[in-house]
Amino acid sequence: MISHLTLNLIFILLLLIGYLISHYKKKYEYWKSLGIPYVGISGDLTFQPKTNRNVTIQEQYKKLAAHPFGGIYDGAKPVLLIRDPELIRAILIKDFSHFTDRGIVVNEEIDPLNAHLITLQGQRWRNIRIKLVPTFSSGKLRAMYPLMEQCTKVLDGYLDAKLKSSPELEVGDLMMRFAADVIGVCALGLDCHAIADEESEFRAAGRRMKPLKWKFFVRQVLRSIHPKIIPWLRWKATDRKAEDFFMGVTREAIKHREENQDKRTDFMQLLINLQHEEQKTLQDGAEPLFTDHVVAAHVMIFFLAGFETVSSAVSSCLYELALNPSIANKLHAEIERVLAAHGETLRKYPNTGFLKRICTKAYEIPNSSLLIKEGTNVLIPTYSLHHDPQYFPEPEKFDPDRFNEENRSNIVQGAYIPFGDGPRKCIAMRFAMMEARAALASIMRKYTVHPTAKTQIPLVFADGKSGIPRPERGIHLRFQARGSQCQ
Ligand code: HEM
Repeated sequence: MISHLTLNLIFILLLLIGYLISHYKKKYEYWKSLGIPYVGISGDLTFQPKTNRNVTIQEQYKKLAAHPFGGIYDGAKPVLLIRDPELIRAILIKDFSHFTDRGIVVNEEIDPLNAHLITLQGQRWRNIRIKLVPTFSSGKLRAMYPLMEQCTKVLDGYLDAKLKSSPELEVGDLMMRFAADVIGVCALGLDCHAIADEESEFRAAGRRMKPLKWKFFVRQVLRSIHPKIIPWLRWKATDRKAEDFFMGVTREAIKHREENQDKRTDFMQLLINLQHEEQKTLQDGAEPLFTDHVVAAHVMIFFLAGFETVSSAVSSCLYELALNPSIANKLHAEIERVLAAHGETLRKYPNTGFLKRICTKAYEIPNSSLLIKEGTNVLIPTYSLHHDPQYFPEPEKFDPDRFNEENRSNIVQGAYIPFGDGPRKCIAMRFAMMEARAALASIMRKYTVHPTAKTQIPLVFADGKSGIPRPERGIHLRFQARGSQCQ
């Protein structure tokens, strides 16, 4: 006999299943109800656990090939995928006032260090962005160059010593350590010793910040049932140990500078000065902008944004040069071509495979009858555009000539956006380009690089959800000193 309790449980379960079916049915009818082309539940970005997110977006991009934009779903959330470069430029630049935010929801009480430029919204983002832009002014970049060069010398010494024992190495991790040293010394005034010390605390903290696949999936599913479940569960998005580490580093740096009357001109000092100025002028009852948490959140995001992006750009470029010796030879002959090779690498392997915006003010799509409602998520598929043969013929071919002086002006505006565009584009674009080129020039001046038995061809990217290309098995290359015989 089935007990009363079991019957009640079955009844509750059936009710729950009934609720979920009608809840999801309604959600997945959103784009259909607006009468715009869409890819339904089968293409939901969250429920494609086996593939890299850039590849999944590219599949939806191809399915919507006949349209300038179309609807897709991400964990049952409707997202408008924009395909047309002209419309992309309108959203990012001309009509920015309708799309000022990325729509990333942060609970500052639970995740205080997640409140930074990438996630902040509206007027608070604007106020902080204006104050932080001077970090990468031309004068500051000039002052940073000698520090960056110092890091390339450490890299050079490390390679010399390392390659004596074996000519092969995994460049992805090494480049992350190089980028950690550069961002540490240039922006934060910290010696991370990440190249010299493979187990440096900074490198470890960076590793801890990568979200675990299963956690990301469960969060997306819970969010698709109800957006308030996660704040209600008080589930942190950032790793507590990494958070404590960055909070500690910030407090120590501030204390050290105050005790030693150390007045540098880097990003860390800019943050400290902003905090001091604000404390002096803050009116009674007014909310401060630069709290300790906001300062630490920016130390953390500059460190994280600074080390994985640049390292990926440099290691992917070295990978292509190892596979294309004729291009590498030309590059050696004319180091200026580093610029073109770097541009082409950012096309083939954009560090951020897609851009996000949220509609912050209702928007009528030009030349269409669609009115995007406030709160609609918008996705700009950088990776798909960079791999679309319409804009880049033979997109899988590594061809730096696309970016030489003659051809660069033929690139369709809005179809090449490795750093985003408009008022929310990468704040550190010029710094990142300078750093990647310094590292490439320093390595290619002395070495030629070759694939090894361990090199994965073509590169396969891990099942990342962030859009950052992380090669599944790293990038293994053999280094050969220029002028020496091939072994
Ligand atoms: C090759 C290196 C890099 C690439 C390709 C890259 C790319 C990007 C992209 C695509 C965005 C989004 C832009 C948009 O939504 O329109 C972005 C934003 C951002 N990046 Fe970078 N980035 C790089 C390096 C860096 C570095 C070195 C830092 C810090 C030192 C940094 C800090 C930021 C910040 C703070 C934002 C948010 C800007 C805002 O919303 O106001 N990035 N980056």
